[in-house]
Amino acid sequence: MHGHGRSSCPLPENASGLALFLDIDGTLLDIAQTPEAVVVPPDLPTVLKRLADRLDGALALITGRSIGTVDDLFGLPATAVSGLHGAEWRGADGRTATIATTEAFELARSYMRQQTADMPGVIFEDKGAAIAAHYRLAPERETQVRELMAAIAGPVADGWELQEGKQVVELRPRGRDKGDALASFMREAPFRGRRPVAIGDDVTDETMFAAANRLEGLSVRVGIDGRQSLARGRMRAPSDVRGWLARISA
Ligand SMILES: O=P(O)(O)OC[C@H]1O[C@H](O[C@H]2O[C@H](CO)[C@@H](O)[C@H](O)[C@H]2O)[C@H](O)[C@@H](O)[C@@H]1O
Ligand SMILES: [Mg+2]
Repeated sequence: MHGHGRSSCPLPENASGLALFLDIDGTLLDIAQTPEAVVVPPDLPTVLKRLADRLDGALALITGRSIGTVDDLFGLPATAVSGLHGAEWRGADGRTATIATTEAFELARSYMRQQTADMPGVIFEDKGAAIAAHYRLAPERETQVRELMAAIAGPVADGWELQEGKQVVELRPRGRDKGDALASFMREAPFRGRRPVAIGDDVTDETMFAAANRLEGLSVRVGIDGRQSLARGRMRAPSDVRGWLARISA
């Protein structure tokens, strides 16, 4: 990896031959106090679109958000996406795969919605086939949130599992992770034959880093908190990622 002396960016300054796999929260977007408070910089969708065009479509967003929310945020319905940490899928050709919920999951969702309504500061996020309980605004409730989520996970354990994140506990579909999503994209045009670059910030991105490493690609973790990671490079903050994307898209 090299940075051409312009910054500490551990990535090439030319997009040629790359396939990009980009996490959203904490990577493309700065972390905000709530899921709905994130700010998409006005030029970011244009940069992503220009870059996807330059890469013949070999750019995918791989996120814990649902695909519907990704489209609401970025307005790029032709872009490849994997949502819900690898469970949902939209290929570069527009094919989609979604997850059907079960009665047990629906019960768990409404129970958690009710419980969090009485927990000031705890934000309940309904993502369709996944739910999240955020305690960023009420850190004193972390234990309570963890215990509740663990309790509701039991009855739906066949198809869903708990997922740790940044001041959040999620119940998300079991079976496919972000690494599986990256590997699936890489088996298909327009990704096949390119060098994967995975950029993420959180524990859920570790499988994506491992997959990129296995395919002799590049893996970069955003954040300099010293946490162990399989990523082979580091970037300081989402603004650095956005700066790099803007440069290689120009
Ligand atoms: O895989 P990602 O694209 O990084 O998504 C991971 C989760 O991100 C969101 O939660 C996180 O970001 C919020 C906004 O900055 C923040 O308020 C929250 O504390 C973070 O945990 C999103 O709400 C989740 O659904 C995603 O799974
Ligand atoms: Mg993230």
